[in-house]
Amino acid sequence: MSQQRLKIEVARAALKYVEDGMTLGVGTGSTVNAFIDELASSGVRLEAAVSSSEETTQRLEKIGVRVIDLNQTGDLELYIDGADEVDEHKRLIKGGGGALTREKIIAAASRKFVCIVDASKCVGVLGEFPLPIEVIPMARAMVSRKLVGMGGRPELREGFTTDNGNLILDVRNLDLVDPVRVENEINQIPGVVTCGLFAKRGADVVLVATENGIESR
Ligand SMILES: O=C(CO)[C@H](O)[C@H](O)COP(=O)(O)O
Repeated sequence: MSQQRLKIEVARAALKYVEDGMTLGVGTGSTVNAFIDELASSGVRLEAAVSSSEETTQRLEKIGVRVIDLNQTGDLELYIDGADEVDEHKRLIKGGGGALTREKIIAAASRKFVCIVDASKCVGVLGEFPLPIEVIPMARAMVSRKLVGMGGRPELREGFTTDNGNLILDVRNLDLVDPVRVENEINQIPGVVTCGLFAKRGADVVLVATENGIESR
């Protein structure tokens, strides 16, 4: 099965968590785009959505979903998003699409986070995928030095600015055997807006599309 087909299958599986009248948190990326396409043809009528990126907002509005600001609503019942890596404890690396800050905010505001991935995203230990970190521009060099001090190899994502006007450092070579500790440590560096580790607040449910069907973790 093609990777795109797997994304469509897992996107469809996520629909069973979505109910009429919900205000839904919606992430960013190609798997989420497949989810939005499936939502469009599902007949489900959302009350509204809270979106994690400009791209997702445009796609949601195109299918007739009203997108509201998180400040206009209380906690969300459900958040649907993809990930770049998932471990067996449902801890994640996110931010490949650069939307990690809004994604982390919406995850924190949601009672249930359903993460949708294909099997290629599942790993034993996080860290094969370079860890995205959103950084305030004036702190770029200083944060990079601190990350080097932690054993990392940061690289500026060239030509990319986040929806919040910041930069992304993609960091290789960090030891992520204890991702909660590393998430805490990186969050302490002044100038770091968000670290792409979703370890303290990982997913509640991970739906994995495999060649043999959907696995729920
Ligand atoms: O964190 C993300 C965006 O910031 C995405 O969830 C992640 O990059 C996965 O994207 P895709 O579904 O395209 O593989």
